[in-house]
Amino acid sequence: MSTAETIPIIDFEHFGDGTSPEALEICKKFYEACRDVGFAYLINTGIPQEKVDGMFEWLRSYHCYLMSSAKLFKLPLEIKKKALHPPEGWRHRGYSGVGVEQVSQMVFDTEELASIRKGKFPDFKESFDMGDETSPQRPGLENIWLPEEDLPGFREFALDYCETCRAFQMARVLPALSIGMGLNRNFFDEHHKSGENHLRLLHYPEGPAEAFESGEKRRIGAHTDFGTCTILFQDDVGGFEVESPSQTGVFIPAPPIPGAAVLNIGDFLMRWSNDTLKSTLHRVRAPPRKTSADGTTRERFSVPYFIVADAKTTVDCIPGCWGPDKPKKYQPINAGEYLDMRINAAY
Ligand SMILES: O=C(O)CCC(=O)C(=O)O
Ligand SMILES: [Fe+2]
Repeated sequence: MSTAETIPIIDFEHFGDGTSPEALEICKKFYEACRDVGFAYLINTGIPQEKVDGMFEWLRSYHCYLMSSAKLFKLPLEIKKKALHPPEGWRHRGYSGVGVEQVSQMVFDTEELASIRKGKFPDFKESFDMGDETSPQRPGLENIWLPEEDLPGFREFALDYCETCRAFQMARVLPALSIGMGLNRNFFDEHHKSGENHLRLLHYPEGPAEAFESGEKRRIGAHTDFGTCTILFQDDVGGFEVESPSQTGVFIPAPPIPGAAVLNIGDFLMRWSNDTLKSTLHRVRAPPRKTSADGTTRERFSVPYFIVADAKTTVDCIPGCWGPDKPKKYQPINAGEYLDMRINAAY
């Protein structure tokens, strides 16, 4: 099965306010993709391409014939460390250097986590994590910024980018999911009031191709996302893979499509829907070596925006998703506690 058949492309252009017959068709297709694959490419999201391109510009160095300036990940380590991520995993804000974080999938035992870290090389990536500041931040989750003079304008740009993604979430993503599931279009709104979403800026440095091929280095291990759903933009390097809907343990490429975001369902929607919607495993590998390559795997940048339910929310099976012939598969959980538990396991 080719990727094009496996991960549907959903066009939001004619979504409008979500009430027209065309909009209802979009909701239906979106829902089916989330149910059958857990992933969809989204086009015409309304997130301006200049903002997405601008976000990537902030991550790399900038060169033109008159000047060259270091952007976020190209700054010297001592500067990046001025915004260092706190030692507690759940306080997921600020800069984490290469090798600090190791993503795992539902392993919470301290000894087992330590042996995963010992046995394998941690994810070969560095990241900068931040949240929306339009509503009060959860104590302990306040943003950690670089001093303005070290990257002037970055904070303002990144916060505006978050707001743009949040507007897409509230106007289109959550209504389309609710309508597709046969719920009131505002069903999920009350659980996403405080905007505790999380923007993650990721840099996977370059390295010798053999190190990636032998498994000595890896980019990000297979995992599901913890929250409601994720909107991801990736650069043109490739390497992103999604577990096949029909074959457990088999991963298929989800290559970048210019202008498209990748949306995936996270654990909250899987639990809310009693497994009707899929929180699918995904990972990032080094892209296949090109014949002309000089033995170096290109660096890669990506920007996931995690839509998460408010920390106080109880995530429990939605009425209609369970009954005598379909018992509840999951116990109710507190959203904040679940997120903290999963993120703590990565640090
Ligand atoms: O880098 C990517 O493209 C995906 C990252 C990812 O899956 C994550 O951070 O949860
Ligand atoms: Fe992910």
